[in-house]
Amino acid sequence: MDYEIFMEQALEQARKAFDQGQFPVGCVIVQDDRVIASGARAGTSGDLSFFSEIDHAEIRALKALESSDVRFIPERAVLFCTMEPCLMCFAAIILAGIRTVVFAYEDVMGGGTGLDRRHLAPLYRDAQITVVPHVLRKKSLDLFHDFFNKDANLYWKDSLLESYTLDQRRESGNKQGCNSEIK
Ligand SMILES: Nc1ccnc(=O)[nH]1
Repeated sequence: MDYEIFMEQALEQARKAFDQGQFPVGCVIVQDDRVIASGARAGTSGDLSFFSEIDHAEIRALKALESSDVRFIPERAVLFCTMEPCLMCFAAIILAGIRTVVFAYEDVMGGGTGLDRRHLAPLYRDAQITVVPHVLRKKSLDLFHDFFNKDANLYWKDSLLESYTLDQRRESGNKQGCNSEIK
């Protein structure tokens, strides 16, 4: 499977979120080389005093499976997300029975995929799940950089994620100066 083709489609969802002032995360669920559900982050725009921590792109894509015209067969599905899934989403993905997760940009502040699952209940502990990081990472990083650079966007402003993202962009800018192969 060509991971970059499907990650591009997840990035389209992330751009859709970005254009609406939302935290720029997008997700697609692929089965047998075809996108059967997608989701874009919601609940984070403007100066809401309350941001939704339920409306993550991954949860919205999992929800969208309900109205997909393709029958969902989890063992044949791959989930693509432009940011590493958080704990909530990683648990939901495991519960859904999906066995492969591909993401673009690591979530150093709230990522859930590095969790040591050995002490969790059997359903989580025994899940066989493969995580593929950093597919089209730079494209996703650039979107987060642009998000944090806009004064109107308040979600996770002045956070570890913001400072890490601005740092990473500076670093990748430097690297690109001497290595044109970096994406
Ligand atoms: N992985 C994610 C982090 C934050 N928000 C999302 O929708 N997804």
